[in-house]
Amino acid sequence: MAFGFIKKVFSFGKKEVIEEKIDETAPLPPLNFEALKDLKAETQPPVETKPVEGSDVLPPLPPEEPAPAPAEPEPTPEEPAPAPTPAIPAPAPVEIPAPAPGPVPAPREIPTEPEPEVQPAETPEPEAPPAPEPAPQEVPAPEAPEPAPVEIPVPPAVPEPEPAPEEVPAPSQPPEPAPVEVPEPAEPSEPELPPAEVPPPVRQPPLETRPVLREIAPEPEAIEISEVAPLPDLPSGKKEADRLPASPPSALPEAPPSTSADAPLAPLLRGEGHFPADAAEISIAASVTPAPQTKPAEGKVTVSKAVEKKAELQKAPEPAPKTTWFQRLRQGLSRSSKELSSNIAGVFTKRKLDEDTLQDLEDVLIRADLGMETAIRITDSLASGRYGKDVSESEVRAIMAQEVEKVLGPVALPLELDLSHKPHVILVVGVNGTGKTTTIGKLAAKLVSGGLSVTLAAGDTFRAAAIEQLKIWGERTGSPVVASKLGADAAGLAYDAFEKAKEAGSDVLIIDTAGRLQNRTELMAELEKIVRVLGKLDPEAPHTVLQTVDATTGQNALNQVEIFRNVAGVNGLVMTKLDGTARGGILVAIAAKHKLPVYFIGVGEQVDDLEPFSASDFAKAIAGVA
Ligand SMILES: Nc1nc2c(ncn2[C@@H]2O[C@H](COP(=O)(O)OP(=O)(O)OP(=O)(O)O)[C@@H](O)[C@H]2O)c(=O)[nH]1
Repeated sequence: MAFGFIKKVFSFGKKEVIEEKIDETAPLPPLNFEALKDLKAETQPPVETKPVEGSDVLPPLPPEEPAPAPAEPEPTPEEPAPAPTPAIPAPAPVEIPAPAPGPVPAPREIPTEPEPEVQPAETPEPEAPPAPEPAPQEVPAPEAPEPAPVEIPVPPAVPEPEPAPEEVPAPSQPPEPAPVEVPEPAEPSEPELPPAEVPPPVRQPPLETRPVLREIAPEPEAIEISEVAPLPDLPSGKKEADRLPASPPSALPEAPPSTSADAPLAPLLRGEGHFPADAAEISIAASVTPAPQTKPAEGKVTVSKAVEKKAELQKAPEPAPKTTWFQRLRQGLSRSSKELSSNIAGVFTKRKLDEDTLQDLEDVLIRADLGMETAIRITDSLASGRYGKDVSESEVRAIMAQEVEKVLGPVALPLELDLSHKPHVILVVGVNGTGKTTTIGKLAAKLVSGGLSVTLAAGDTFRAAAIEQLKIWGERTGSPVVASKLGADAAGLAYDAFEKAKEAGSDVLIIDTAGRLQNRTELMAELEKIVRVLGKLDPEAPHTVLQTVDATTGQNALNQVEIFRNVAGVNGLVMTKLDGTARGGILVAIAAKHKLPVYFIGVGEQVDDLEPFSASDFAKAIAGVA
């Protein structure tokens, strides 16, 4: 009976009914016996309408009164009967009771959600004997519909469910008997929550905040510092320092004395200055701290050789411009001049100027590669007016310088370009390794720096390295380079380059050629072909044929110029490698014999080591005259 009644009550879904019954029963007892007897015989209609509920309830209530109290606990014992229900509902009931009692609903629901998913996989759980225990929990399941709608609001706590996954271990425990589960609903929520809230993690971040401030500092430096600094509202007549220390100083002063790295934070923690300013200091301190360490390192560096070299290099460029090329020329020709001077001194030591002396001097000058013609000029000049007199070495060198300058003067000409030709074609020829490609690079740099547009043609199709070398010069000077495959026809390349330079509107086209010995007839024939091909595009092309002459070559250079002049029509010379030769006198001999313009001299391998030829400077340098 009681069960049926209870079920009805639950079916109505009102627990309050039970309580009302209890109150009504109390007063009824005194009236029952007598009234009942009368009432049974007489009429039932009396205002029993009130007990309408009691009509059904009254009779059973007296005996069932004790039941209401245990009613709540009853569900658990009674439910074992429906236990056969699947284990699945079991989790649900666990959730339901839990949310009702405590505000902790969130954690409870969470386990339920994961459980349904886990169930299929954890099917073994239902197999476990604990099933009977979950059954009692199922009893509340019928109640679930009631609380469920009420608890629905609980979901708002859903944000917390995430920690639930951590609680998953709890569901894993369910395989254990119910006793374990019973405490779980109440406790699990609590123990699980603390781990989720994990106070330690909360405290840890503050520890990390220090480094964070450092990292943040550099960013706000530029932006926030400048912007925030002006923002603070200045008190009427007080300084900024007065405003800030007020609040923070008490709580934060302890931090500053931490570490050197925290040092920059000290003022901020003290409340001195404004935050952004401190942020800037922090970043600066971070960058500066290593600096002091580098300073001592610099001190060590000064001791090292590398630094000394750097210091020299830094100072070098300044004096270089004025003395560079001439000093290098003098240094380069110093071997020539010293040898020459020594020999001259040997001739004139304590000797008067006579025929033998003049002959010895002539031999010295010839050995210096100045050539017979120049040697005779010098001796003739010396003999005139000094014959039979004592002559000093310095006098001899001075006269030599004068005569050499006279020989070189006519050939020391500047390179002239006829820009009416578009482009002005410069063909560079010479023996292998005399400095053709290097001279082209130097010249291109000079022309480009002068505002002229230059196109380069890699006509040395015999050497891949030569092509690459010219491309490098092209990159350095910003000049386009026309090149072809290795072994290609040099004349064809020159033709193509000429056309491309025309199309590009270049002011100057400089064509490199393969080095060749003057005795290689086939190669010299190819050089002739190049000149012919260029002439097809412009009868006057090539407008300039430069021959590079290695100053270290000696007398063979005279023959080289002779051959190339005849084959390629050389009309200008560049004397290279004058920065290190004892045979610089050959230039005088070449000039005296061929009378070809000497446009430039090479005094080094660098781009700026191409200097216009100066007869006076060269003559003084080779004669050793200051
Ligand atoms: N010291 C010194 N070296 C130079 C000078 N001119 C060129 N050289 C060097 O001489 C070497 C040959 O120079 P290149 O320009 O390749 O000579 P090249 O005539 O083009 O040689 P090939 O392509 O073989 O015909 C390189 O190592 C240059 O650096 C100079 O004026 N002074």
